Amino acid sequence: LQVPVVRIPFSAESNTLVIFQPVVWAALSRCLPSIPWSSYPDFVRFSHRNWHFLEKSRPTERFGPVWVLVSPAGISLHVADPDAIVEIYSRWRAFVRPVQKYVGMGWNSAPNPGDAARLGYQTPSKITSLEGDLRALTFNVLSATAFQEPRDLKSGSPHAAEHELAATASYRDTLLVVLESSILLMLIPYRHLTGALVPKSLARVGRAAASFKSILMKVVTEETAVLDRDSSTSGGLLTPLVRSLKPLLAAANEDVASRAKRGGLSADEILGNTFAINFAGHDTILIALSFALTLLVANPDIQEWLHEESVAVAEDGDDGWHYSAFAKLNRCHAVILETLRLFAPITGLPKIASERARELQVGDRVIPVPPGIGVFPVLLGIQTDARYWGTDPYQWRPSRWILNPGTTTGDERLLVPRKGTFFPWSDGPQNCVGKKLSMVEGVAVLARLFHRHRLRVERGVGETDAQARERTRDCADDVNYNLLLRMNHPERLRLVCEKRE
Ligand code: HEM
Repeated sequence: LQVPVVRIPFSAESNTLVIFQPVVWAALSRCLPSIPWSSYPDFVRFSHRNWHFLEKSRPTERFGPVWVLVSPAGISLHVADPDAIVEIYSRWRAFVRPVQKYVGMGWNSAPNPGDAARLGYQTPSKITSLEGDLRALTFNVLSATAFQEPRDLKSGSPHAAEHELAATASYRDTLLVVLESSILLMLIPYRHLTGALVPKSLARVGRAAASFKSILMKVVTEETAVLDRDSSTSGGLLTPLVRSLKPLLAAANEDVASRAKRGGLSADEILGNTFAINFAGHDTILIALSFALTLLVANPDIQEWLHEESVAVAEDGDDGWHYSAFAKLNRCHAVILETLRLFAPITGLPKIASERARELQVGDRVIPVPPGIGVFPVLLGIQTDARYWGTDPYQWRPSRWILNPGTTTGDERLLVPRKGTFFPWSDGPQNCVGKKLSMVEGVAVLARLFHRHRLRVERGVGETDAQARERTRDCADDVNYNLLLRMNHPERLRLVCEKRE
């Protein structure tokens, strides 16, 4: 290929490495605490599961915009050139996903900013677990917007109020168990989680999945009836899935092969999709918000900056938040975007070259691409490249996203980065279907939270405010990649949410 080559003795995906690596690295950093990351040899550094975060744009500086990583798992072309990355994402039939993923879905609904933030901190309080609170918040948003409650569980139904409340609570409990156990349910079909010999905790998951399926079938029947009357109904995230199921219901006796050919979905496949949506859409936004709030705690001046904007945008108090506010909250956008630039929850977006790939243009070179090799747009590498992000690309500085920074927030505009230099939701036709939802949710939470509140970290014994903030910043930087980029010890921070006077 005539490009720089880095060889590593293990594949980063190897199960042994996944299990032993954290232990080995913890032991290494205890025994050799003063050895800087950059002095380890390449074969050690690039074997680390989290090398994307630890290396940032350094591999591009050392090897150029295209280089190869060779491991026992295969050869992977790493690309850090914006135009080449745009080409990889747009030629999605040539550069395909390495695993058979979930079916693509339409997406056209987004929550009202108020809906999301109403679920946030109501009163000044100590936050025992930021992640726990954010999990509750993101679950509520997802269940309220994506998995809408069945019609007869909503208020206004002819059922008695008490029965209605109980039914709604059980629907939400069921959904919570199903969503929380989505990985388990992807591995073990729920049918195998019943029976006398199954441990209680697993049987609970099996029961919840079975009950969720029957609720789902009810929704499907109702949605199908509504779609029959009015096909323009937008509904929640399930509606596109139901649309896909509709022809299937019409041809109930059709065999599996011809159904697959036509592209319809079975109820089990829809159930599978709901797990995929949770996996793709729940933890990602939770992680993004968790990093954003932690970084805001470390930077109280940026909390003030957000507060200024939120006061300017809020028209008439707490109840005056409408979807139209979303476009005006540039600083809130900036905080989410800047967080995703440095702490993208998904740092690895690998593709495999198909027969159609053959070659890739990188700058003025044409690189031959043999079928079967991995092709890896280096997300964090390019999102921290000084050529596109200025002289302080490793620094979390939301104001870099604001054009015309002024005294009045109304004059500010949001930066649109050059194509191929910012893609935390991936790019091209196969990008994330939840991009808009996650932006609306993130912006809504920030605007509502900092409108009336401040967040701070509790000081440790003998610690100054500045030291406590530095500890907070270090906590955000202490991360690892376990399916997604996560903080290692978020529980070490005790946060306090205070109401402004
Ligand atoms: C900050 C938040 C989020 C980030 C950074 C993110 C990022 C991503 C990325 C990188 C992909 C992979 C695309 C590919 O394979 O090329 C993806 C796919 C996906 N995301 Fe998100 N996502 C976020 C939030 C959400 C939300 C809120 C939802 C839904 C409620 C969602 C649903 C999905 C789904 C269903 C897919 C698979 C799309 C397909 O297969 O066509 N994501 N996301």
